[in-house]
Amino acid sequence: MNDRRARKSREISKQTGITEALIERLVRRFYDRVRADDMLGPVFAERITDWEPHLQRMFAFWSSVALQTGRYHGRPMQKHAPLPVDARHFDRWLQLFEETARELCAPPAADLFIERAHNIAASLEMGVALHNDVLLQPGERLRRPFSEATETHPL
Ligand code: HEM
Repeated sequence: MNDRRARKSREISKQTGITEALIERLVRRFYDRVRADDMLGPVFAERITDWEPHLQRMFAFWSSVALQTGRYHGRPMQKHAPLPVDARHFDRWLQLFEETARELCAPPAADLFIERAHNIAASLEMGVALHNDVLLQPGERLRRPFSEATETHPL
């Protein structure tokens, strides 16, 4: 990490209490819940058998998003666009994430994680919609089955 980036990360960490160790605790606890969840568990189980590499990627992702460390290099949109999910899955994901963040983090840290998660979830939901030829209007949510698009792109 260059000096400027490292200074910025330290500053955010000082302001919010977010550390790499906190990110690791949050991510591990969150995915324990995701895996046990009736709606989300099966979507992940279909695609992830070896969880440790996924968790390591998620530590790097949240380190980049929350601490601006630049540790994550990936393309989340490509991974999410083809998933068989809609607004209900994103809402459930956010609900579990929010519960976990509130439980483990002080308010400045929880607020930052939750705000970022909402923004990224909205953009991923837009990506899933576009992948299915559905163009969401601002504030509109993705509901399956789609009206016309569903005829040509069944789940
Ligand atoms: C409907 C809700 C979601 C579901 C069902 C879901 C599911 C998944 C699955 C199955 C993978 C593994 C993909 C693969 O390796 O083939 C994955 C990866 C990932 N997810 Fe999600 N996800 C959801 C929402 C989110 C949100 C809201 C975020 C960010 C705030 C996120 C961030 C990521 C990241 C960073 C990866 C790693 C991508 C990579 O670099 O390989 N996901 N997700």
